[in-house]
Amino acid sequence: MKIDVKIMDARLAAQLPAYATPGSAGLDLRACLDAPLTLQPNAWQLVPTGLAIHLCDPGYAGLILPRSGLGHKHGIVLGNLVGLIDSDYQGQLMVSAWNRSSVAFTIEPMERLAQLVIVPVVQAQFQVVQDFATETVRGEGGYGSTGTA
Ligand SMILES: O=c1ccn([C@H]2C[C@H](O)[C@@H](COP(=O)(O)OP(=O)(O)OP(=O)(O)O)O2)c(=O)[nH]1
Ligand SMILES: [Mg+2]
Repeated sequence: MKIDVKIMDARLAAQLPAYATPGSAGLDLRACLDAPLTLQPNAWQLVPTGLAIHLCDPGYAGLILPRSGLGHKHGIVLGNLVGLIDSDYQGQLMVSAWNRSSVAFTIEPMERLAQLVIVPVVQAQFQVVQDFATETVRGEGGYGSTGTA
């Protein structure tokens, strides 16, 4: 699949967006900062990535996810938990970097901060009904209704 991308930070010209390995699902997004950014415990800040994409087709969306290493080892995750990129969004991809740890963390300029995954999406058409056409085994049961073992 081909996606139009705008490079909004000259430093990315040497590091064009590319998947790290042939099997990578996520494309690493870099922190396009002018200077190191220290996030105090529980602080968060919007970080530009230097990239804008236009997915164009409503059958796709982008998800911005944390990088596992940063999240697990340093508590650097996302202020919005997951970023959703609409197919009609044409602005710069932004990462809400949140330090959920109890230790300050410094993000270095151009460090890989988060990752972008392109996923298929179904835009459903909703039809209002009084009752669903078929009754399922689960029915209205949820939230542990199948037991704990
Ligand atoms: O981590 C993120 C999340 C969103 N966006 C951009 C792309 C997305 O298409 C747009 C709007 O995001 P969303 O719909 O999640 O936010 P909202 O608060 O509902 O804003 P809006 O009223 O603009 O839809 O912001 C990012 O750059 N990074
Ligand atoms: Mg929205």
